[in-house]
Amino acid sequence: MTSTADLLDPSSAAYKKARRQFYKATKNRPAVEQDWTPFRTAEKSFKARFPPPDLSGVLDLAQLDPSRQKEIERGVWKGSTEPFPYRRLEGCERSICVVPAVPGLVILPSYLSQEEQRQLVRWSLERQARGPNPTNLDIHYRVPNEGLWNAYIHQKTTGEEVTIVPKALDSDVVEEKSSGPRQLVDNAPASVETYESLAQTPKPPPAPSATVPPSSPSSLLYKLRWANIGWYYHWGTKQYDFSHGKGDIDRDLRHICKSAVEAVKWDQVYDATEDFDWGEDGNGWKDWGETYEPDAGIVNFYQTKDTLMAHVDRSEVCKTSPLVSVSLGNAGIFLIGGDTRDTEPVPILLRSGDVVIMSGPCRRAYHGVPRILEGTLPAHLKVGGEDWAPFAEYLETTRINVNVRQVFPKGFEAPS
Ligand SMILES: O=C(O)CCC(=O)C(=O)O
Ligand SMILES: [Fe+2]
Repeated sequence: MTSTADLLDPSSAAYKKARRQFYKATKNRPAVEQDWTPFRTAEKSFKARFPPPDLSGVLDLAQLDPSRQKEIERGVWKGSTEPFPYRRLEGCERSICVVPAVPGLVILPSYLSQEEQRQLVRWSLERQARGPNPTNLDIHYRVPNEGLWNAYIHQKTTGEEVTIVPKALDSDVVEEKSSGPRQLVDNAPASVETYESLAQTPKPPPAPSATVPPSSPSSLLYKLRWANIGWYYHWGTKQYDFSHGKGDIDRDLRHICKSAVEAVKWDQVYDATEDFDWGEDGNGWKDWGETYEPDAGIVNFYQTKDTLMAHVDRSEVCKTSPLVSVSLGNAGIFLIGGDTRDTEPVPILLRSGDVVIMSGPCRRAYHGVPRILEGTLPAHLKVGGEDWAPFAEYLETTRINVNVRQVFPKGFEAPS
């Protein structure tokens, strides 16, 4: 197998082969299209298999942490410790950084311990990616009650054949064959005023695909893409579906999010943005000690070729309260810009255990993940206790992101 180091070395045979293939495939195509926005141009450059992306402009704060040097060396991919201006908050117990170009963005590198990372990986697969929490696979398959991961482990340990059948086999409605590109849903930003109309928008269940074949847990595992946390998110309308009631937020996850928000000295984050209008979110950061309460989110599962395109998370009624995002497994490149795709985004290398908080002015900024960096799984996730082996094997090609939001102001009573 070709190693990451070979692919990054212009004198290696693997690099030269990739270059030949690239020139053949792109003979008449310009490297940058005229009509690409700055965000799109950045996405394209990090996504590219050839030339391998240049990470010298990517902020990589783990490099400042002496305990992570081995992890970085082994993973080969490296960013920079000074690609663009950023500032370290003073007097915090943890290393916490802000980027002046993206007000409200906070980075907490190495926030989770190795043990906390393993626990959160376990929780994501064993307990969150299963009923009653919807996952992307539930739309198309009758996933057993125990959830996909537990079915997979069951099959692995007993050798029993398990087949997961498509829902379309006994469903009255199936997905229509789509022609042309996927329809984009442009959802209205949520707010207290629009709550009523959001609640009344019909939210039909998504139709199962008529073409997916019966599959084994071990093959479906690599197609797991997301699991819902808390309030149910309806992908068809990009709105929360309040009719299902409020899903639980795991106690430990809530604690991680709340303690990350408490660890930040917000007066320093917001000292240069005094004139920001917090709108219906009142005093903003000054009240987060009392008002911040995570109530929804998503676990994203990425395989190394997956990407997450530029988007804004604007379905939450709370427009400014912290969104806490935890990275696990392989590293990824996170881009975050401004109100439109015309703002050039800053690239940040997120490694396992790093936490990012999007708050205030950048809570509705465009962001995305154009690249998962293959081969960057840290050693502490390759080995663990006795039953860690299946997690290690799955993580070898995976990045997990736990993305937690606040939909409603604390104490908000939905009008009935
Ligand atoms: O994977 C990430 O780091 C970001 C995920 C994200 O933006 C989302 O789930 O909305
Ligand atoms: Fe997002």
